Amino acid sequence: MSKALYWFTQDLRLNDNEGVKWVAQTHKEVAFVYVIDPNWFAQKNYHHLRVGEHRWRFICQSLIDLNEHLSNLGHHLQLLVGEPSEKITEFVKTYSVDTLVLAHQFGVDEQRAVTRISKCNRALLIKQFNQTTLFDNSQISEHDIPMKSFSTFRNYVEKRSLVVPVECVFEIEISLQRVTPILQLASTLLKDILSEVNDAIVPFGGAGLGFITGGERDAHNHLSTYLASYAPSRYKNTRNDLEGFSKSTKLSAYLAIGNLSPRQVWHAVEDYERTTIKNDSTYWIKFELLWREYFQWLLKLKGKSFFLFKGDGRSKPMTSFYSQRFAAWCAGKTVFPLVNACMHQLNETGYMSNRGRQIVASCLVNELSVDWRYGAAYFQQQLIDYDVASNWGNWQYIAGVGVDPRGGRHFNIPKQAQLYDADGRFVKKWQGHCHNALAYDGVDAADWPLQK
Ligand SMILES: Cc1cc2nc3c(=O)[nH]c(=O)nc-3n(C[C@H](O)[C@H](O)[C@H](O)COP(=O)(O)OP(=O)(O)OC[C@H]3O[C@@H](n4cnc5c(N)ncnc54)[C@H](O)[C@@H]3O)c2cc1C
Repeated sequence: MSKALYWFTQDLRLNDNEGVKWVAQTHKEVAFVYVIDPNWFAQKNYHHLRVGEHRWRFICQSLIDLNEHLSNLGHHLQLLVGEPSEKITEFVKTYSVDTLVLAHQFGVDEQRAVTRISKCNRALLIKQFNQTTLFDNSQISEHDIPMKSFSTFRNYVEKRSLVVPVECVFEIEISLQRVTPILQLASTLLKDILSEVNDAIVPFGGAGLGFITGGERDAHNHLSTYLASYAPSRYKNTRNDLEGFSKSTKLSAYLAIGNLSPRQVWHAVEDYERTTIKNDSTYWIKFELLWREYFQWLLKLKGKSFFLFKGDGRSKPMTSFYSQRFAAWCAGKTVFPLVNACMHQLNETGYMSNRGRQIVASCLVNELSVDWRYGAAYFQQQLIDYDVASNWGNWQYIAGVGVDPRGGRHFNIPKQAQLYDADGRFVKKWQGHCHNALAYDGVDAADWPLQK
């Protein structure tokens, strides 16, 4: 085989990247590309963007870092802008590429794009590698793991001692020297294209607070700093706190974009257990990685129903779309100070703690009776760590439309405030007390706006 195209998607890294290793071992020439789809920035997802400002900043940082890494090895990252299947097909035809390599992605749109590419390029070999999950396709299908609930999944994995494959190790430098770039481009081109994209199609100017920086290097720095501390040994007691950088791992954004693989994190935690301390907290970090894993495979299994109003349920939830309630929730102007504070934190930083996410999601569905999909879409736009499986899976779980037979989750907001913000410091910091909070309904029974 001669010419390969490596399409980076949710695996913006070179280490623990089986696809890159395989290309380097099997091909003579390679091009590395990333596709920016202008549709990300159109308000087509329940009136929201698919990629918002926090995540876009994080993606750009990751692309620049990856390009620098590749440039040091005699290659570069090329940006294509347009509908992904069209852009990849065009590239394949223009440069007579025989093999397309990418990470296996479980999102419905992502799978459709690969199917379209395959239909348009019958002779093209498409190789996909499991590098966004802990387990391989073969492990999951061979064991036929039960997915009825997270507990059945976790029990199966733990009882059968399913082994998380070791990191894929290879000498990146030596491997990439064996292959030549299909195209020679200036390494500065990537930054030029990013700034053109920013001018032409990105609808926001600001970049939000730099809560963390994207890129493989920063991801490894963050992981090793975290694991050099005692924070992991206290994780179980602190992970639900609403605020505090070391209270939880803060690895989600790196995992979502693939600056780190879940396998790297899993094995790093096991190293910590061997060398520093092994306790309930270190187990619990792996437990949470299994939650992530569960949602990934559940999305693969469920496909489109992951996004349906009634999900897996028999009947539709008793919620609807109330524009004013939803707008108040998004802007953090509800009558619930704790919810407002969490939403202000999300809007400003792109991050919210897991407990915060559960509380605001429960509020939208249970207190405000709003269709959960609008909340999921707003999170998709705002979260720096948006991940299709974790986001839509958690929302389904809280709305009670997922596979879990126990129904939804309703959080008692005053009780949560008492438990997690007894001194009111979090609400004060994020200005949760809202003097112009919108009442539940801005319309009367006949749908006419209420006069103030
Ligand atoms: C409504 C809702 C939406 C969410 N949307 C996302 C999302 O888009 N992307 C995302 O990565 N997480 C999402 N989560 C899960 C969770 O809130 C975040 O992963 C977590 O808060 C990230 O912070 P951390 O890295 O410090 O997590 P930690 O507590 O340190 O957990 C370690 C890792 O485990 C994984 N993880 C932890 N909790 C969960 C969970 N409940 N479900 C799936 N994976 C988990 C994450 O990869 C995380 O980085 C959502 C949760 C809720 C309730």
